[in-house]
Amino acid sequence: ELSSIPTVGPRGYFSSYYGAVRFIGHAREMIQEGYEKFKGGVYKVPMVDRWVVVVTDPDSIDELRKKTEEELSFDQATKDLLRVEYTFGNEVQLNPYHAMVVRNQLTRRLADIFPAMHEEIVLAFNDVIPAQQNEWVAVTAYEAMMLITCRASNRIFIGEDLCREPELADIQANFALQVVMRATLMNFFPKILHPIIGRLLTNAPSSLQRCMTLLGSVVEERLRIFARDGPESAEMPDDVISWLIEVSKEEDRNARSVCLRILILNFASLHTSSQTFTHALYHLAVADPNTLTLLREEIQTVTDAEGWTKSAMSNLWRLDSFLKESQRVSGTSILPVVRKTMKTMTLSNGIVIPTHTHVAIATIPIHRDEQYYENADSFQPFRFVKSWPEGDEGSLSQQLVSTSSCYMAFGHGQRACPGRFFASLIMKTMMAHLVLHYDVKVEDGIRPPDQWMMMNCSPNRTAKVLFRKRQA
Ligand code: HEM
Repeated sequence: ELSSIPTVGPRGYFSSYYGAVRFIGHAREMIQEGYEKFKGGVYKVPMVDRWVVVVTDPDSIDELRKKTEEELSFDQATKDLLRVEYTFGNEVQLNPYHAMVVRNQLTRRLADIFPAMHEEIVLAFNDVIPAQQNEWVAVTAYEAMMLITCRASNRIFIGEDLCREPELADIQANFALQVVMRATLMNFFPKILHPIIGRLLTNAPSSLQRCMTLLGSVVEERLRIFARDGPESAEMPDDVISWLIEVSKEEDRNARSVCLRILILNFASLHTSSQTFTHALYHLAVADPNTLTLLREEIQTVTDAEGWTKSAMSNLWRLDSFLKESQRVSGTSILPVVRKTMKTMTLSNGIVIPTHTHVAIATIPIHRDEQYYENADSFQPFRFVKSWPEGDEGSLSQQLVSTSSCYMAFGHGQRACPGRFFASLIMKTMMAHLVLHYDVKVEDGIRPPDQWMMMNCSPNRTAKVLFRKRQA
C-alpha cells in the first residue's frame, strides 16, 4: 500500500495537489527534507499526476539495479514522464535503434572520430569566444557553451557542413521545449483526456519538419548510396546518420525516421552535456590558482607526449576528477534515475512498493551526504584522483564514466546513460582546450547562482565569464 510509505508534504487526496504544485518550485527542498527524515528507508513526494517513491540507501539501490526491465521498467517510466506517445511517438521505444547506435557504433569508434571532434571544438571556440591576448572579453557562458557543445557533438552526428548550420541549435532547443511542455501540460489532465489534448497539441509547429528541411536532402542522398553500394561504401562517412541507416530496419530506413532519431539523440545529449559543462566552467572560473596550475601542467605534459588523441584524453586524471566532482556537487537533475514497478516489489528490508509506482533514487542528497563523501559540501577538484599527487593515477572505479550507488549523475544499472563515454570525451576535450588556451574568471569572483526548475538544476543562464587568450 502506498499509504504506508511516509510522505513529504500534505497527504490527503486534494491537499496533495497543493504539495504537487509546491514540488514544481521546491523539488530540491522536498527531496532533501525527505532524505533527512527517512534516510535508510523510502518516502514519497507528490507529482501532479502521481506519487514518486524515493529510495535512499545503497543496499536498496543495489537491489533495484539488479531488477529486470520486466520487473522495474525504465521505458514505462519514460513513457509517463515524457508522454512518449504524444511527443516522440511510440515507435521510438518499440524500436530504439538510435540508442543501439550510441551504445555500439558511436562508443566503439570514439578513437576514430576524435580528430574531427577535436577540430570542431577548436574552430567553435574561435568562433564563439572572440578573445584576444592581453584583453578580457565577457561572454554569456551558458549560451556560448551550448553552441560549442552543439557543434562538437553534431559534427559526429550529422557531419561537418550541417553541424555549422546556425539554425541547428535553435531547432534542438525548440524540440526540447516542445517535448517538455507537452508532457508537463498533459500530466495536468486525467489520462482519459490525453487523446483529445494530444490531437490539439499536434498542431504546434513541428521541429521534425524543420529538422527535415535542414537534413532531409543529405539523409536522402545517404539512403541512395546505402541502397546502391551497401554499408561498406567509401561514400558513407563515419557519422551517426550513416550508422542509423545501417542498423535501421527496412520500415525505418527513411528520412523522417532518421531525422527524428537525430532530434532525439540531441534531446538526450545537448542540454545534459552543455549544462554539465557550464557548471564545470563556473567552478573553474572561481577555482584557486593552484588548481588551474595543476590542470594545465597535466594537460600540457600529456598532450606534449601523446598529442591530441582519445587515449591522451583518457590519461587526464586530474581533469577527469575535476569534471566528476563538478557533476557530483552540481548535477543537473535531482532524480536522474526513475523506474516504474511492473509488479509489487518487496525489498529485502521489508519495504513494499505497489505495482505501477514510480521509483526514484535520492541522487543529489546522496551526492552531498557526509557518510559517502568527506566534506561533502565542498568542491574538491581532485577528490577522485587516487593517491594524488604522488601516484597521480585515477583508478577505474573512480572515473567520470563509472556509476555506483553513490554516484548516479549518468544514472545507474543496465539503463545507465549509453552516451556517457561520448559525453565524457567531449567535455574533457573542451575543458582541456579551454584550460590550455584561455584564462577565465568571473567579475566578482563568486560562482554565479544555479537556477532550479522542478527537477533541473541549470547553471546560471545569464552570467558572463571573462575570457583572455593565453600566450602560445
Ligand atoms: C553530461 C551529459 C549527460 C548526462 C548527465 C546524461 C544523463 C543520462 C541519464 C541520467 C540517463 C538515464 C539513466 C538511468 O535512468 O539510469 C540517460 C539516458 C540516456 N542518455 Fe544520457 N546523459 C548525458 C549525455 C548523453 C549523450 C551525449 C548521449 C548521446 C550521444 C546520451 C544518450 C542517452 C540515451 C540514448 C539514453 C537512454 C538510454 C536507454 O534508453 O537505455 N546521453 N542519460
